[in-house]
Amino acid sequence: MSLLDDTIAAIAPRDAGAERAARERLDRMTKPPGSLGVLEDVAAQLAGTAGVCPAPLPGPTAVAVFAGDHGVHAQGVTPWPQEVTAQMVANFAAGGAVVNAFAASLGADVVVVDVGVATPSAPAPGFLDRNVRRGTADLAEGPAMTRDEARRAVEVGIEVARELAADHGCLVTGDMGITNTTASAALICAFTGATPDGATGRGTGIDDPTLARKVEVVTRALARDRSTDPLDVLAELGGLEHAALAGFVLGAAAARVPVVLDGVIAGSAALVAAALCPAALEHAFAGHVSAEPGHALALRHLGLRPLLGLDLRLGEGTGALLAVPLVTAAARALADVATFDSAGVTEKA
Ligand SMILES: O=C(O)c1ccc[n+]([C@@H]2O[C@H](COP(=O)([O-])O)[C@@H](O)[C@H]2O)c1
Ligand SMILES: Cc1cc2nc[nH]c2cc1C
Repeated sequence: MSLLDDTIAAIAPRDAGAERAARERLDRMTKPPGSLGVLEDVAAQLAGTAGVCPAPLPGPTAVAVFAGDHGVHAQGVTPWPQEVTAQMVANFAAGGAVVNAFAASLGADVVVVDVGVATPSAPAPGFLDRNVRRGTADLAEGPAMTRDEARRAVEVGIEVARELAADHGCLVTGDMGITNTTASAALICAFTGATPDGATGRGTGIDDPTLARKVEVVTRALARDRSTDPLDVLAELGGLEHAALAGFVLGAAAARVPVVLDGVIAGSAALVAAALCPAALEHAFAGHVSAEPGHALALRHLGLRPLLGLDLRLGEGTGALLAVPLVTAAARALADVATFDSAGVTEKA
């Protein structure tokens, strides 16, 4: 069996007993039942993933930023030059990006993974060279990559999740790839049935003629015949970082470590993971909903409720990192808060 097959076979649903115990404890805690709203679902989910109530606090935290380039850049769907991907990889490794600032504010580790960048990066602490291919082919003209490349990139994500899960209790998705919102929109349309018009947005910020071109590119890619096998869809329309992110979600679920998803790139990759193994998404949180319209469509399809909505559209893992304190607070409340019995507080009549 391959690493991908082994990983899928190792993924189990959340533990219903631990989750029930968490719901019962949440109702006995010194607060009106249900008053922590969505955080009660977060606490119960953490217990279900850990298989024990209360769940251990979900830390330390690591964000993995998967980077890749895209042949569809040739279609003029983003104003940014492709070399910005490699330049930002160097910036992440040097600690100079927003993801580094947000990670520092949490004490989280940052790992940068070249899974598909067009130009190689110099070795640096926290940088992993796991390049599968130096950028995808143009998805407007034909398959973005081969099925074998897609599988290898998925397995990079699984391996990184496994390595990080050995000494981290909370994993966070990050991405970097100029043009990757085009591939994200195409994946979202393929997996959810959304229209290119509804799923395609302005990415880093594009004008109306560029947006019209982007919608046309996504429409053209979707018009090709393709198999419905999730790996084939990924190979046809996705990016190498999408593939690695799908693997990262699977790897975290197999290790029973909660994973917090970032924006539209992670959301579209999570659709691939869910198609390969629906139970994997039981261990995931949607950190936020981004301004890119396809993201909300992907989350709705996955049945994930975003913890934050701040109109972010940066990527890198930034929105997901901002949600980590909410996940930690939910876990700490479940573990620490007294019950009506233990605190001698009278329950409602
Ligand atoms: O996370 C998001 O939802 C998100 C939304 C818009 C843009 N981005 C980031 O912007 C880059 C892709 O934008 P674009 O316009 O070149 O497709 C890529 O590096 C992403 O991390 C990220
Ligand atoms: C500068 C820059 C930083 C980014 N971080 C994630 N995507 C990005 C896109 C650009 C263009």
